Amino acid sequence: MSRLEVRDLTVGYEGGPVLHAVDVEVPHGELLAIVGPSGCGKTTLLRTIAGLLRAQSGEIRIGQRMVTTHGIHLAPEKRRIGWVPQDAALFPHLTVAENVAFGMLAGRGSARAARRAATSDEVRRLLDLVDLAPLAHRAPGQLSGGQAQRVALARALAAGPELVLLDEPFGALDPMLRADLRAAVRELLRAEGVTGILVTHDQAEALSVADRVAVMRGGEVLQLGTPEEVYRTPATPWVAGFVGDAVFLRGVLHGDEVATSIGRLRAMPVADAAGLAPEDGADVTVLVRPEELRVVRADAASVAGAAALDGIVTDVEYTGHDAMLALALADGVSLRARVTASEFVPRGTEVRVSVAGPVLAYRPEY
Ligand SMILES: Nc1ncnc2c1ncn2[C@@H]1O[C@H](COP(=O)(O)OP(=O)(O)OP(=O)(O)O)[C@@H](O)[C@H]1O
Repeated sequence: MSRLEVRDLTVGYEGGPVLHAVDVEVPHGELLAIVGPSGCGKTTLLRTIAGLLRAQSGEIRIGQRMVTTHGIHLAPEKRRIGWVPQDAALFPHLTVAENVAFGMLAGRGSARAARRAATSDEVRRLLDLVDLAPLAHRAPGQLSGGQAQRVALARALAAGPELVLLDEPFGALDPMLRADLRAAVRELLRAEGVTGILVTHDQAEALSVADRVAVMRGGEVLQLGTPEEVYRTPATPWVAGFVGDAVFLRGVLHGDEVATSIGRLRAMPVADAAGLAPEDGADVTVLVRPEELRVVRADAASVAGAAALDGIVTDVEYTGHDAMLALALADGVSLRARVTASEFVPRGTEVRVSVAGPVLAYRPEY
């Protein structure tokens, strides 16, 4: 079993610590996506797990093996980790099959050994897995970006790793290819029973492909949960805004309701990292997802249930399956609402706006 456990990991460069007491767990066979703003430490975390950087303190365990702990730093080539970089980084003087074979030799190989191993059943099996058997004899320079990334993935899997680290592997690809390749990666890791970590700048990609998502900021993991947990119950308003579109309102908590500029809404208070939930009567920051706003034409039947406000559609971003409406409410509040194609209303329409379902209420300083 190749579960990954990172405990209390602190890592830095000459300028000081970059990761601060990071905890991450990835159960065997799962794919964890790491998201966070540029410079938050995602690559530093991957490089430390791979053994390319030394930790200042903390532990890293892969399966049963402690690979990093006080006084222990297992060499990268002994960690049984596969690495898929952003640019594939294939050896230009080796063919596709030889590149994969080189991976199988786990860093101990030479170009000659790779050439010998290139005709092995295992290399053929891996090329079949990534759908590249017909291109086995091509040079890397004759591959498309997506094909090169598939070779890099096969090469990473070739040594039978316990863990595969993917650092922005789809970054340079166009959106269609990106979607295809991430589905292929997900399938392959599952089929091979390999645990994976994927660093991505694309929040939607993280939510759609991973079993769990870790959201990092400033060298800390703010939340690690299933895509649904991270999106539906974000740990902080910042996490909410980072993983998806969010509308924030000021409010005052009254029992299971919150009084806001768009009326009284059913509310669920969220505790902060110290376990403190907002108290009754306290000012709160209210999170509403744009798809939780209901928008109907003002001249249509009244909105059932919750209180509704009058407003006007000031702009429309149409995406086919849905649309984002910019709304100006009568009392000066601006909101963004996501509606499905069947609820679509054009710019300039007078509407009534209400909120479906309970909203989350956070302590405002959080
Ligand atoms: N070799 C290095 N020496 C000194 N500082 C470094 C080094 N590599 C990275 N850093 C710093 O460490 C911090 C984290 O960098 P890291 O590359 O881990 O971030 P990241 O989240 O992967 O960023 P990005 O999304 O832009 O790739 C940044 O402030 C960066 O400037």
